[in-house]
Amino acid sequence: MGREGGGASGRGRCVAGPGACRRRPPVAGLGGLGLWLQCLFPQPGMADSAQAQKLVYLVTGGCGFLGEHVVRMLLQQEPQLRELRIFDLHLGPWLEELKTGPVQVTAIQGDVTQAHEVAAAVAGAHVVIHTAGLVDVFGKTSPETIHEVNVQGTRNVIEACVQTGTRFLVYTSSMEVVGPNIKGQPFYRGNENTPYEAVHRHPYPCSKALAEQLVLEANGRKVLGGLPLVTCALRPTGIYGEGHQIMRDFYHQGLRLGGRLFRAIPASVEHGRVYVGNVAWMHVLVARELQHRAALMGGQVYFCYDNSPYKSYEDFNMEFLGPCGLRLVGTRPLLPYWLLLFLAALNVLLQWLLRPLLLYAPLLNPYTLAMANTTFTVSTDKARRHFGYEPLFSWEESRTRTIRWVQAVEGSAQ
Ligand SMILES: NC(=O)C1=CN([C@@H]2O[C@H](COP(=O)(O)OP(=O)(O)OC[C@H]3O[C@@H](n4cnc5c(N)ncnc54)[C@H](O)[C@@H]3O)[C@@H](O)[C@H]2O)C=CC1
Ligand SMILES: CC(C)CCC[C@@H](C)[C@H]1CC[C@H]2[C@@H]3[C@H](O)CC4=CC(=O)CC[C@]4(C)[C@H]3CC[C@]12C
Repeated sequence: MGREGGGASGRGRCVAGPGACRRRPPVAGLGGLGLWLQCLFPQPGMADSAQAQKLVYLVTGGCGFLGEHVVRMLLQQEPQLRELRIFDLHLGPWLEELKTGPVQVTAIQGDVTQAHEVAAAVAGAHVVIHTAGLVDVFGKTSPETIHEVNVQGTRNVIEACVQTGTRFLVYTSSMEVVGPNIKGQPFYRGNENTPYEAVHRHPYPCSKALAEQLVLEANGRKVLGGLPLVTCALRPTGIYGEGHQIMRDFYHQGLRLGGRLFRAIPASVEHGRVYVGNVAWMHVLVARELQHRAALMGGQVYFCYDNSPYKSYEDFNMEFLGPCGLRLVGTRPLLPYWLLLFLAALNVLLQWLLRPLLLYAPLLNPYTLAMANTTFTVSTDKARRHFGYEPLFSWEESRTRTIRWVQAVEGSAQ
């Protein structure tokens, strides 16, 4: 099989100021021949079920929305796990409950922007799953901080792998590396090879694009001990599920408005969503298979997908908020787009004026409005073809679990 690349995984540009970046296609690999050779001559240090080798995994950002699900999924689904290290700026109290099982769980409070802290956490790990990042499209942090965490932090993780001899690195990238772009061009049920002009201005997608580029280009670098580093990047679309703060914000907003939410986005705009449990499962599976299919998977990007339906952002949320008693008012946006744009710009002004006093970071700003109003959906099976991924949770299970979470967390059981 020839290597896949180019298209949506091809060139992308950030037209921000100093941080302008240009992504190049992933480093070419050996293709199918390399896979065949590896089957004949497996490299030492690769996980091998015959050796019953027990592995050390490190999850950065392991206390975040996605990270926690990855941690729990590893403990449930990874038989080779001997030690699980959880590296995060903010450790959660729930970690204590994980320390009673057969796997050694090591909680490490640390900062990915601090290279020495990252190196200490990575040393001795066989696999690193790097989910830590600042997911900020609401103006909560500065562009510099977003870059420092998402780009420099990723650079520190890569260098730690090289310096300490860790060979397998999975990076949690994002759909935003591709789009929607600054021209608002739709990406309709595209895949990893769909041609699309990935041009960004916002600090968050710029940082994710730069970090992904660093990870893919690091594939094949020699690590301590002389063996090659094997990397890949996963691109989730909008993740939903237990622990999704934005879903919680929408619910609270609806409660404040008497059980109603008012449509702001046309129902015709499709927005890709994927259940957090399936994203976590894809991380676990890709981390496992990367050790056996390095030639095929190394340097590759994979969209995260499942059988969640294609809907507008608001209609999709109502799949969960409706059963919790909320109603979406309007079959089309109640306010004209120009007024929403004005309100979004007003929010930016208010955020700037209030910053010395408090953090004002509403959901509506020019970037989120543009995101929500631009179709971006994926339709691909590359993860299935490359490493046998199938969603672990059906749409019905994903929906039920999310509804139960909203009901339980908000005490809104009907
Ligand atoms: N939430 C979503 O819809 C999507 C998220 N992603 C990516 O998934 C990853 C996880 O995102 P979420 O779980 O939604 O975010 P989150 O904010 O819930 O989790 C991020 C975690 O990283 C940690 N972190 C932040 N800065 C750190 C630092 N300097 N050092 C160490 N840890 C640090 C945070 O404490 C947090 O636990 C991110 O890389 C994000 O870009 C990608 C696509 C969609
Ligand atoms: C007009 C409304 C007030 C807009 C509300 C919806 C927005 C808050 C969300 C619409 C699209 C979301 C983003 C999208 O799912 C892609 C993302 C990928 C990531 O890597 C992180 C999260 C996000 C930027 C996500 C954030 C919320 C939206 C902007």
